[in-house]
Amino acid sequence: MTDQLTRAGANGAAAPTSEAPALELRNVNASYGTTTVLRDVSLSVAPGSVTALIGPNGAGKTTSLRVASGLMRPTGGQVLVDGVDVTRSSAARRAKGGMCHVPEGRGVYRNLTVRENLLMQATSSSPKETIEIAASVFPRLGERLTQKAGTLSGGEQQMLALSAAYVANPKLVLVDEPSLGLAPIIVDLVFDFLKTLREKNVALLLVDQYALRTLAIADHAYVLRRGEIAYDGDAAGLLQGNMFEKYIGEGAA
Ligand SMILES: Nc1ncnc2c1ncn2[C@@H]1O[C@H](COP(=O)(O)OP(=O)(O)OP(=O)(O)O)[C@@H](O)[C@H]1O
Repeated sequence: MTDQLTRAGANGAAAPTSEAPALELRNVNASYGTTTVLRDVSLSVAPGSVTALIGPNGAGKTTSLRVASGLMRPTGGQVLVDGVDVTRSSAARRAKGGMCHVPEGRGVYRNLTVRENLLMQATSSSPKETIEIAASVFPRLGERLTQKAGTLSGGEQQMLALSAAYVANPKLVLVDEPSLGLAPIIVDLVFDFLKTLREKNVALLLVDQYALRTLAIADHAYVLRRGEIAYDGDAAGLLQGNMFEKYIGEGAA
């Protein structure tokens, strides 16, 4: 990650090592008011790997991503990026350090054009390069550069939100329900994009309702139930025997 996070290490936290996970939640607790929704959650994402976070509605998946990206402070435990404790770092600082959180619900600036949205997301100083990169992964965006993001279809807005995970050149990407509410053909595009990220060796923590498709591209998986980790193991392990039915349920396929 950038020198900002490295400096956090120099401020007393453990020094980063090349062996360290790209992301680690260590014994995290989180609450909304007096309601505790995460209990002693520990998970990690290895560098360049895809980790699935699966669980029923209300299990705490979105909350886990919000804690990871700094949008929410845990009431206990730690968040580490590349082995550096960032629990007290702001979301903006974590983003500058190479973390990209694509939240549920299409995080785009509706009154800005597609081009303006892309340039806001980008780290490249070359607008031409940014636009070319985005258009290469989502050609449809390249055809709509001057259109206001708020007037894009739901699928196009999701493509625009996801393109941040590419043009910002992050090392670590957290994606929350990217296929929610999309037509099947657009869901295919979304998963193709996630596979592209995987090929780029980005560390990816993925929450998605399509458990089977999510597990198919994941190396490691966690199942959250009522705010606690119920499964921690190989993604492939959840597809063996009756493991899927046991941990996820047939209806979630
Ligand atoms: N802002 C909030 N205030 C109070 N409770 C909240 C808030 N956001 C979430 N919760 C509660 O926290 C619990 C975990 O929610 P979270 O959104 O993290 O679950 P999830 O696994 O992502 O669910 P889903 O699959 O339905 O999106 C739920 O019981 C939810 O009602």
